[in-house]
Amino acid sequence: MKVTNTKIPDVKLIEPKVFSDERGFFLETFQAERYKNVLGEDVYFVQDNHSFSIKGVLRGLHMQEKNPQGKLVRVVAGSILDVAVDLRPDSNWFGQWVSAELSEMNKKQFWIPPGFAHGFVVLSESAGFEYKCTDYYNPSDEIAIRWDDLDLDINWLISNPVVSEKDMNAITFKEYLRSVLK
Ligand SMILES: Cc1cn([C@H]2C[C@H](O)[C@@H](COP(=O)(O)OP(=O)(O)O[C@H]3O[C@@H](C)C(=O)[C@@H](O)[C@H]3O)O2)c(=O)[nH]c1=O
Repeated sequence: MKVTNTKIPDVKLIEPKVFSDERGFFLETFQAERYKNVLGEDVYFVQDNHSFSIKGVLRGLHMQEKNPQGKLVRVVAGSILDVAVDLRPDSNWFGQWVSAELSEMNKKQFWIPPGFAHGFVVLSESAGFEYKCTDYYNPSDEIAIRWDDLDLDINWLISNPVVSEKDMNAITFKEYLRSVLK
């Protein structure tokens, strides 16, 4: 597999080795021994998720504050733009974001360590999205930051996305900063 550091080096783009033949293809999407060299020794996944969304759906930006989740994400159908915003207080890249296009065709994975807000938008007619998490879902610990925050200024590639009510009522990055500085 090929691993590329993004501008925020702890966020990695992983291209698993794909074995294609006349039947179709095969790839390993996780293998503990090999992935520990990329993600770090202490990364341990406890939950797998799968969501399906139609074109223009944007989910995010989400993170759990006290029990942050590292996420190894991939697309099983269609294509999306995946975005990670660095909210690790001690990071040199605090407040910066990176993105990657993940698709059924390119089979890329994105590794987003704990401490990042995460979101994605569906670019194709629909998309199936699967991800492994290093901590359990805990809705009382979850915060949502506005996808269209002016300070973060994320290039989502599309305008007027379909968002959930929770994401419509998300806080701004400035409000988030005020809440952590309290
Ligand atoms: C995320 C999640 C949701 N749910 C339930 C709660 C709710 O009734 C329904 C839909 O939840 P949400 O609207 O929060 O789903 P969604 O907007 O897809 O939330 C996800 O967005 C992406 C960007 C992430 O990074 C994920 O960590 C997660 O926050 O599923 C679980 O039971 N377990 C989970 O782990």
